[in-house]
Amino acid sequence: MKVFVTREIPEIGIKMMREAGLEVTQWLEKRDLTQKELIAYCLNHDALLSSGANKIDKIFLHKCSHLKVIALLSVGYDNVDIEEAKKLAIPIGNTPGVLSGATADTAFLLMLATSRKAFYNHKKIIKGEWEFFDPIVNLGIELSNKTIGIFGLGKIGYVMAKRCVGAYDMRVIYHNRSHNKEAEQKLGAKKVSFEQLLEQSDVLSVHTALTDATKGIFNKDAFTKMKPGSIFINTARGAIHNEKDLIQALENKTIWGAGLDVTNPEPMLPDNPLLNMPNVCVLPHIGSATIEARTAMAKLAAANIIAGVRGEKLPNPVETR
Ligand SMILES: NC(=O)C1=CN([C@@H]2O[C@H](COP(=O)(O)OP(=O)(O)OC[C@H]3O[C@@H](n4cnc5c(N)ncnc54)[C@H](O)[C@@H]3O)[C@@H](O)[C@H]2O)C=CC1
Ligand SMILES: O=C(O)C(=O)CO
Repeated sequence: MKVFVTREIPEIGIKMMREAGLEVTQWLEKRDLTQKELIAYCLNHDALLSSGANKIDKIFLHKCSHLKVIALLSVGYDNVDIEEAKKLAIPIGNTPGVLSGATADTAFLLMLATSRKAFYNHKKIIKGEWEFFDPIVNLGIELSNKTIGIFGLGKIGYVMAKRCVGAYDMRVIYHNRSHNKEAEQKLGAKKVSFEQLLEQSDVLSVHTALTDATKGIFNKDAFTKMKPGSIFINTARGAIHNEKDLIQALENKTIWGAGLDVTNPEPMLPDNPLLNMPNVCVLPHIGSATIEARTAMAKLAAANIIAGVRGEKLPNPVETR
């Protein structure tokens, strides 16, 4: 059995698959494969371990319906047509849980950095523009006892909420499709409507999947309902916010600041106005980029591949909720 891997991944994953008797081919170039290239490789393989933004759409799935399993090196699966994969009986696996701490840390980092204009001031030092102490310049906002609003209180959202309570005694409100009993009991979190989340959050952090329901949900209308002193954080997917509306909301001071690990498109172009705003911090989608998380993700993905090629139930099948 042959597995195609679309990126260099932590060696442990490759080792596990080879020890299970699989022949592994890795794409080592530092660019995403085109769909044509991906299909061509997959036609000669039995399984696909996909990292990055490769579109696993209807066209791909029909051309590669022989695949015994597709394992994603991510928890997000918005690049995959899950319904079509189900119809074709191709099992799809992902890597939930093991990256929740790392991704929540990134959201927390962005929240804190944005609240103190950290990236902007760092850039000024590099440009030789160190500003002398001025009592009314460069003022940030403090987070203690403020309200953190979580949009999508699943695995990552829960860890972010926990960090915010532990570090700053923040009050937690959340909007989710269902109640999160653990967050309610342990963190005193309160489930609110989407409108209330917008109106009451001092920091609003996005942790849902990108779906038809969440695409562009943070638009002009939503930003207008947020507090003027609030911070918008997105570590989920860039298409959940409308970038033009976000820029306008920041320029008009409808909201105070924004921290983004995800943009639309990725990569963000260097002339994007967001990159020059004092109250904005942007990272290049490094949410899960820790040694620990990526190692665990490689292990989960490899375990999904091994089970899939053997015709066994995947240990971590994508669960659409
Ligand atoms: N920046 C990065 O590197 C990373 C980004 N992510 C993104 O974070 C997302 C969340 O990951 P997890 O917390 O593991 O997923 P999860 O499935 O545990 O949590 C998502 C939560 O959002 C809720 N939800 C979904 N649609 C909703 C809607 N329309 N309205 C309200 N709530 C809704 C779900 O009920 C669930 O509780 C992933 O889908 C992925 O896109 C994940 C890992 C790393
Ligand atoms: O897991 C995901 O969904 C990511 O975006 C990268 O880890």
